[in-house]
Amino acid sequence: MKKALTIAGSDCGGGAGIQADLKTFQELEVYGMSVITAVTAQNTLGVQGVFPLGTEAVVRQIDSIAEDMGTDALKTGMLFDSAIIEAIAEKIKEYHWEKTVVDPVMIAKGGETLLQQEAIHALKNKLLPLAFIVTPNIPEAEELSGIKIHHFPDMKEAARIISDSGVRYVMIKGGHHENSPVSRDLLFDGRNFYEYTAKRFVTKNTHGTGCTFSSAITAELAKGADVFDAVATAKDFITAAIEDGIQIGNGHGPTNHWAYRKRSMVK
Ligand SMILES: Nc1ncnc2c1ncn2[C@@H]1O[C@H](COP(=O)(O)OP(=O)(O)OP(=O)(O)O)[C@@H](O)[C@H]1O
Ligand SMILES: Cc1ncc(COP(=O)(O)O)c(N)n1
Repeated sequence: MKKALTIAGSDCGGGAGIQADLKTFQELEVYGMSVITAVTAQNTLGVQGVFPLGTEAVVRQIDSIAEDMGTDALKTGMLFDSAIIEAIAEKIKEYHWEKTVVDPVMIAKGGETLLQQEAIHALKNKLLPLAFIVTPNIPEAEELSGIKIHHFPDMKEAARIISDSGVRYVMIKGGHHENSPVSRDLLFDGRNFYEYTAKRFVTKNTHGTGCTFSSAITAELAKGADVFDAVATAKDFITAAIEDGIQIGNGHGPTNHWAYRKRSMVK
């Protein structure tokens, strides 16, 4: 069985972070492993507390996995600060991990900080040069590129700038374009642009969409898919999960990780 690793924060509410990643790995039939960078107290209403674990705890978890089990692909999510990012970058180099998906998680839906401002430099200069693909949403792409994104052509310009960091593929997610009838994502391979478009659903149950999307890409890469097929499957997976979103809690409910497999069983 192929293996996938997530290095991210814990969301006790189960909709985002490590919990969303492991559910996605399971649904896409890869063996899931996790390295926790921070514990959050969180629910559908927002983030009530952030408790980082520190670099030693992160490094020891990575070593435990690498020295025994290894992984076929990995993703990073909430990394909290530059010390954790630098430690992870060293380990990715040491273990020659090539299929690294970086979801540059910065701010939660409710506006709470999940990545310290001082860490953005390390993310760009230490982690992105080692990454296979980076999956920013629009505000994250603005932060990484230094330009404002108002329209689709701006996404292309941002992708070009981010690509200069050395990352192989840049996938900018269009989920934050709320007045559009479609959710239109853009992949850039350093030369050409590829669009992934699906229906956009009007729903407040979108907690964990970014985490789920990047872990679906990771699972498919672990199984040997090329980047284009991995992104296409991840897009189908997240679209189904949003369409069948779950009404749990009083705020932004989670997506439904079971929806994609349920549909393929019905077909
Ligand atoms: N309402 C929606 N309907 C359909 N697809 C959506 C919707 N919102 C987001 N998506 C898709 O979900 C995926 C994740 O994108 P999004 O921009 O939401 O990530 P994110 O901002 O990192 O997540 P979050 O907003 O939860 O932090 C993308 O493929 C995006 O196009
Ligand atoms: C621990 C943790 N990690 C990431 C997110 C962002 O979630 P999303 O997938 O919605 O961008 C979150 N809210 N909590």
